[in-house]
Amino acid sequence: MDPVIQINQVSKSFGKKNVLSKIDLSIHSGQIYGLIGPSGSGKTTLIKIIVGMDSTSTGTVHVLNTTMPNLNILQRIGYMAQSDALYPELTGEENMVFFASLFKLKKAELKQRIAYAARLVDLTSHLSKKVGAYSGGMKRRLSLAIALVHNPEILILDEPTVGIDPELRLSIWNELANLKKAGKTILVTTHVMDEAEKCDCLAMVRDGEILATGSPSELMKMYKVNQIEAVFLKGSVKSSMKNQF
Ligand SMILES: Nc1ncnc2c1ncn2[C@@H]1O[C@H](COP(=O)(O)OP(=O)(O)OP(=O)(O)O)[C@@H](O)[C@H]1O
Repeated sequence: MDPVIQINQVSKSFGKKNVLSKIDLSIHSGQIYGLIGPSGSGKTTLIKIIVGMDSTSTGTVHVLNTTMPNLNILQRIGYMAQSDALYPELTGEENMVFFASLFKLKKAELKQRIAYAARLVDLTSHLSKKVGAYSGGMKRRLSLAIALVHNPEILILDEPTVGIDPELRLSIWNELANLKKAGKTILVTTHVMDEAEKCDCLAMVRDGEILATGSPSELMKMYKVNQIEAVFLKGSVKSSMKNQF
């Protein structure tokens, strides 16, 4: 089966600054795929290119066999950005209705999807409050609910659990596992190592390059360590680890 997300030789520069260099990545249906790497390594830039919010300098991105950027494919992607883009003057529910209205949902389905997504992130009892009065964690949770509301086939989540307490984080990851079982493909960036361990496959990003890819256990074997945090730290050491593998 063709990969759901296929990235070929993608490079990106901002002015003279080279942020991504010749990235190749294949993400298959039903995978939870994690991007890990130090701050500033290029994870968000790569994600923005995948969803079509940014262009490549060179190289191509295909999502569901379609060259990106492509507006029609956005119907099939749930994207949660690193910073919340919400309307503070609207309530949580109004925000969800607004974003859901960008997609073709029937009224009954919309109601049911909003209820499901709000329940998932534990915001049901806060839906009638204005978002301006939400805490940072509540805003993250609402952004996640919005990414899910139109029942997309692909979820692309940029640090989805920042500012969310451990209990809710666990329940969100349990739900991501359920979504995966239901056949969804999930791409996630994280700095949280126990989340990285829950991914089927990880790509270690460093200085705009992919140092290594593999399952968490493959990466631990590759780096000869027994914790994924040690993989992350080894990958963060500024040396050309890439040459060693
Ligand atoms: N629009 C832009 N103009 C210029 N430089 C940019 C722009 N967007 C990102 N960068 C630079 O690209 C590099 C990669 O940034 P990016 O946000 O992709 O990293 P990241 O791995 O997602 O970091 P973090 O984990 O902190 O979110 C950084 O040096 C950043 O300053």
